[in-house]
Amino acid sequence: MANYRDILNYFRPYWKLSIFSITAASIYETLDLLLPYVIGQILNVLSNQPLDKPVQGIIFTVSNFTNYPINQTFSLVVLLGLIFIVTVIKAPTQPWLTSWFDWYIALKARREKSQKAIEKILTLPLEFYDENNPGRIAGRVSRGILNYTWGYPEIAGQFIPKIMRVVAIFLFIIFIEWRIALLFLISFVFIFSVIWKQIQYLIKCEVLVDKYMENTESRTSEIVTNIKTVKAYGTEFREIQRQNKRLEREKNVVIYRLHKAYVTLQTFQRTVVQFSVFMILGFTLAATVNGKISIGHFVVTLTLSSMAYAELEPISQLIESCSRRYSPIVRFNEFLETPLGLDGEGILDVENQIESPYKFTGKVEFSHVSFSYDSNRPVLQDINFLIEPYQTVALVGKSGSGKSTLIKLLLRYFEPNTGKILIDGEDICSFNVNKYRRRLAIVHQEVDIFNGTILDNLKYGRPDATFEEIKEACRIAKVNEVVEQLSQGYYTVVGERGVRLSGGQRQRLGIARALLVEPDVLIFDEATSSLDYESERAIQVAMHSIQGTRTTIIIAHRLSTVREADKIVVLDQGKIAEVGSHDELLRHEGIYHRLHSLQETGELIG
Ligand SMILES: Nc1ncnc2c1ncn2[C@@H]1O[C@H](COP(=O)(O)OP(=O)(O)OP(=O)(O)O)[C@@H](O)[C@H]1O
Repeated sequence: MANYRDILNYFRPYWKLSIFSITAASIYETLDLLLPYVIGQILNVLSNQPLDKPVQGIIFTVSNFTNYPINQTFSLVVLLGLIFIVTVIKAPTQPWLTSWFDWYIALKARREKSQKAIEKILTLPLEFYDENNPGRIAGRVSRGILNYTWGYPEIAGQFIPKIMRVVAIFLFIIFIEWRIALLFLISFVFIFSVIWKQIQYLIKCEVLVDKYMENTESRTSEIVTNIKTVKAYGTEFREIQRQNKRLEREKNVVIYRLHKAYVTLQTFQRTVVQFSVFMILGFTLAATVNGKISIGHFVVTLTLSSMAYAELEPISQLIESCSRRYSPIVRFNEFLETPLGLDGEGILDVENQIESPYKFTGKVEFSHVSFSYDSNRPVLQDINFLIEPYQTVALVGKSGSGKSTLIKLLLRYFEPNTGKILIDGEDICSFNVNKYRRRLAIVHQEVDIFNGTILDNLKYGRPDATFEEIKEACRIAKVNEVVEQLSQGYYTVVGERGVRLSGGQRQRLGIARALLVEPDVLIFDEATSSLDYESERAIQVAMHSIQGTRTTIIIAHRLSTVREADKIVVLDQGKIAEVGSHDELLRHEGIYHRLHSLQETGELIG
């Protein structure tokens, strides 16, 4: 669980600059106090009351320096000069020495945090994305970064300097009359202790609200992703009701717990502040009447203490704001601390990005491989089979028999519990995962299309591919004609803001994209029943032309695709039930034969 220390770490790379800007801001805040003080001294000059020793010292020094005799006018001119220094000269320098640095640090840190978030998104294991939907992740990241960015100027540029100002006021008042300072101190300690207690409660509420908000966002994102299903089932109204319930729950916590607590806090604060100011007025007046302090000090004490109490509200608002920011920041830090998967380490190392030195013949062997996602239920048990280089092997079996899991192991998304997977005789775990994966290519059932031109999408795995190579890959994948018929050909924009492609077209584009990286092992997760006959046929022809050029593994849902495979591996409940060619397995009259008969009569196996 992330905590305050993780948040403080945010300042670490910039601690020197931070200390500089915080000190500068604190000095400027304190300089403001000189104005009422000097005005108090002016009143003393005008009412012929003695000036404070430090002020007398300044006037004396200036008099010596300029050779002017000290009189009322001279004293007033020196005091006016002091006011000029603390007001007019301070004004143009303050923003550069304070807020410029605050934002400089905040914006630099935002960039760094954003980069960390992107790195995390790219290196987290696939299973993380099975458990967390995009809306939840995006919401957590964006709120975390936003609160980090805005939090710094609030703390460094406002909160700490304001606290320093209050401390300086307290010291000023001690200098004038310690008993008034004591009263001032007691009231502040009392007010702050109540604020602190209330803030603890507010933080708890904020954490709850943040969690509720994340749940709502997550469902909204799911609705957007699954909108076709929502519409097809006509569940729009139910979804609205469900989201309304969530929003209502959120609102109730926000209004009746959070907002109420904030308003209660304000009510308390204002009442106690007014009472304290009144008490200070009474004490100061009594001290003046008794001749303990001058009229100038009476005005200064009253003005300074009003200034201090006036800071209370912004300070507590800043505490409130920081408490609001705390939860999203903590949740963002937790996201950044999510452990990487087995494959996460070194994914972003620069040396792994150079052209992969691996080159396999494509001999793949599964040797006594067993695997389970959780310890209770074995998903694959003692899998043994060999794929010779350039062979085409089909994985067949009922849904849930473990075909995709086998491929996930080959791609090293997970590691076998026991046994090994070998490529060209070497355990795949001995390779650098990044470079290893780049020798394999997979065409999923749902081919991801990025927003951009068809050309961009084709070149995704190999940006330096020549146009000729791209056209050739498209020709083999039987997608060249489709592309050429589009008005802008290869430069047609597809994806979110472009032309929509059919499932079959996307799959063929996916095959061309995979071919372009010239993989040693090509994996093809065949689409189930979503393709029309023509697309299916085109894909089969494409597959046929690839056959024999590289090791190819097909997760087959339609047995028509696997007829020509060199080897068919039939999985049943995580075990290999049969291995052989199409004809051999038909003769065997086992599971494959039964699945084949079912498909002949129009039923699917997937
Ligand atoms: N990420 C996961 N966590 C836990 N269990 C999983 C996970 N992925 C799959 N399984 C389980 O493992 C078993 C095998 O699933 P797998 O996806 O490998 O089967 P499949 O043969 O590819 O099925 P299909 O043809 O429907 O895609 C199933 O029982 C499934 O519920």
